[in-house]
Amino acid sequence: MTHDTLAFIGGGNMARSLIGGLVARGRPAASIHVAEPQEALRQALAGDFGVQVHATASDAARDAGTWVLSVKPQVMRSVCAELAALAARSKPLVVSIAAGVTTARIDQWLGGGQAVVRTMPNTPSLLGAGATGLYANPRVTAAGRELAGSLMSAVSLAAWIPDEAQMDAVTAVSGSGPAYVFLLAEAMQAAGVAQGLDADTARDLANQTLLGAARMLVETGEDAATLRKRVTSPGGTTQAAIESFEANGLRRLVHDAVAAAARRGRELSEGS
Ligand SMILES: NC(=O)c1ccc[n+]([C@@H]2O[C@H](COP(=O)([O-])OP(=O)(O)OC[C@H]3O[C@@H](n4cnc5c(N)ncnc54)[C@H](O)[C@@H]3O)[C@@H](O)[C@H]2O)c1
Ligand code: PRO
Repeated sequence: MTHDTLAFIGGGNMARSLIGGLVARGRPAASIHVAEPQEALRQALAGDFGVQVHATASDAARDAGTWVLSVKPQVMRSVCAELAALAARSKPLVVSIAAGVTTARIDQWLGGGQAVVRTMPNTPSLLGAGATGLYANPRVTAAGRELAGSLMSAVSLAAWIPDEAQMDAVTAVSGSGPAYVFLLAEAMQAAGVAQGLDADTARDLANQTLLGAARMLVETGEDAATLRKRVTSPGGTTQAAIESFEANGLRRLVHDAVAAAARRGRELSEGS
């Protein structure tokens, strides 16, 4: 067994983004095994990326030194139960990507004594542009941290989080965050159409604007407020829009939405 072999347990949306990002960045597809009960998803993963696919978790995990648990939080307990005997024998590095499932729970469900890294990646990992928070339980060695960190760094910015309780905030900001941006894109496209643009033009202008603004945020080193002020001519069009956003409580809406996501993460922890 080697840490070079990875087993994804669950081959759904987030696993697909990580696998696609890893393979695109040079990880040999043959070193990636995926357990996925849905036949169509298995075929798609094998066809698109050349990874080894299996119908059961234990078949995928058997020869892998690192397991990436990528099932829904609600099925994590039964998946861990299925893998517990193998975990006791092979002592893998366990990397979970599940929202709201603590390292203590995963360790307990796997039978105890396991090195568990809880991570929260996001789907732009598919393009190597993800953002991931990571937290390691005390069983994880320096080599294990290095391994989990390099796995996520291959496809994303990787930020170690010192306090596991903060993982719910990470989930609420960056795990769920791409969906907030996609919602904004939908709204900007619809608003462009409402102002008379055809749908294709509205989509292209809105999407490229989001891409360009995101690149300015990460590439110029300037903070968001400074960049915003440079677009906002006094008495001009942007000021009219920003005043409308502020008057309608955009900041409070975002605050409340992120708080709701973090609260849901805590509920998942308590319910599991
Ligand atoms: N989608 C995201 O943007 C995102 C981001 C960060 C973290 N996550 C986390 O990733 C996990 C998966 O989310 P998703 O959105 O990819 O969900 P998903 O439903 O697309 O994928 C989960 C997959 O697990 C499979 N599965 C179910 N039982 C299984 C078993 N016993 N063995 C192996 N596979 C099994 C399902 O068939 C499904 O394809 C969740 O815990 C979620 O919190 C998701
Ligand atoms: N998708 C998962 C969810 O919605 C976790 C973060 C992104 O629960």
